[in-house]
Amino acid sequence: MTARATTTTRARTTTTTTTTRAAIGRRRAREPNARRRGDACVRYNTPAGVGRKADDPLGVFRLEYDISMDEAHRPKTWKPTVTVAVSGAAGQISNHLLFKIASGSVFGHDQPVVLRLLGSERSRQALEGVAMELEDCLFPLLREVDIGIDCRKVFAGADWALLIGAKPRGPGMERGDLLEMNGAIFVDQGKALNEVAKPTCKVIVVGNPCNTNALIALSHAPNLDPRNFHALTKLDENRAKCQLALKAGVFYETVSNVVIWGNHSTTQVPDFVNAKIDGKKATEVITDQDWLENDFTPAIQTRGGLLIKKWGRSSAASTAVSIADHIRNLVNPTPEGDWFSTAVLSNGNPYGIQDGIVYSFPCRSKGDGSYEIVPGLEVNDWLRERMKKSEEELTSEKGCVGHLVGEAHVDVPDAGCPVDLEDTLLPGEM
Ligand SMILES: NC(=O)C1=CN([C@@H]2O[C@H](COP(=O)(O)OP(=O)(O)OC[C@H]3O[C@@H](n4cnc5c(N)ncnc54)[C@H](OP(=O)(O)O)[C@@H]3O)[C@@H](O)[C@H]2O)C=CC1
Ligand SMILES: O=C([O-])CC(=O)C(=O)O
Repeated sequence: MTARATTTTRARTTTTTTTTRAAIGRRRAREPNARRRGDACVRYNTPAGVGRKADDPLGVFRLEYDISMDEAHRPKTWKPTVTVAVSGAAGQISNHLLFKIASGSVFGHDQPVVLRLLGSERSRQALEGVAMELEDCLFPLLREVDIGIDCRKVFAGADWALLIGAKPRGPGMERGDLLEMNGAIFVDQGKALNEVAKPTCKVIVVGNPCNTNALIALSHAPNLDPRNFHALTKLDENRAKCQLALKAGVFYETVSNVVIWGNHSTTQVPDFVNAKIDGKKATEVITDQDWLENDFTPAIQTRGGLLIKKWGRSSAASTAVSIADHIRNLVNPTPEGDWFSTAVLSNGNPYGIQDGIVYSFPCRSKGDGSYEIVPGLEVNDWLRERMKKSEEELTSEKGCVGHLVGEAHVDVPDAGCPVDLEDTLLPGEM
């Protein structure tokens, strides 16, 4: 048995019986449902309930290890363990992201993590496969893997919640249909976070339409700080940096100060006005204004759609990398003078964007998971007009889901939500 297998732990789950190797061996003999995988001792509790305890914390199955060596033997330089809950954990993005997190490359090589993975009945087998692969990687920092289908159990005690799972838009589906369908998921997950996550939990919403899903989730989680809800626009920022670097003939790392304003949609505004290349204004390095306005801008706005056409599915690996980058942006201090993009609650922002929507801004962090919106960027007429359009789109989306965020539903045919949804959720259910 490897050292890591014996030290992997469920120590933080108080309801779980801890087991020694000998005890597991004895249990294997009496429980046909107990299986051996490699040297890690794992018990699967089937949905039918074989071997499941009444207090089974997650509802599908759980992994149990010998925890006796854990606290005493882990390096003293390690930080206290953080618990990261991930929805859509059996999906494509998660399949890349979870392994990065478990390796230590996201939260740091001195940061042990617990992964709590949310799936559904339909993804149960796949989720078991994900958990098995995570174990087989022997990541020392991965202290525990739990999987389940009840977000109230999976989100319990979460320090971070990465909300990736969402229904993808199908053929013939209106934007309003997607808003409505996924909105319902984020109502429930927001309520669950409110009930069981740590009040300091940082939430990153990836499932689309991510800005409005984040707004819905935070509306249902008054116990959490609304500023700690993010929607992912880091992928768009990375895409913009890449295209600016390619055009300028420089390496990506020399491109800084790129912000995406607004919605993670085709109205997003990739800002070349404030961007820098090798410390100079990007517009002084790339003097082709027509390219910046008419090639670069739409290319970034529509890159996700183009990728779907090429791949037959949406970007997964690059999205996972950008989620990792987003977390790193929050847990490391932002280099002096730079900023990063994240969509956050607009309340009190210094750019005149209306309050009450989740809008992407230039932000910086002290490295403690918090952030501030960077004031004072140049907003010329070209930017302002487009920023306004994205703001209007987000306002329309909010109107479509007004009944999900505690406000009136607004019929906005342009946003694809002409049907009256007012009575689908009663105020008492909010
Ligand atoms: N913000 C951004 O920059 C980007 C966002 N995205 C978005 O990320 C999301 C996930 O993408 P990806 O991992 O590729 O997608 P996948 O389809 O691979 O996985 C998504 C997961 O969502 C869950 N899901 C699907 N339908 C529902 C439903 N009706 N209710 C609850 N959960 C559901 C499923 O998990 P289960 O069955 O376990 O519930 C599924 O495994 C999508 O919404 C996509 O549009 C993608 C790229 C970039
Ligand atoms: O629409 C999608 O699922 C893809 C997406 O967000 C992107 O690639 O930016």
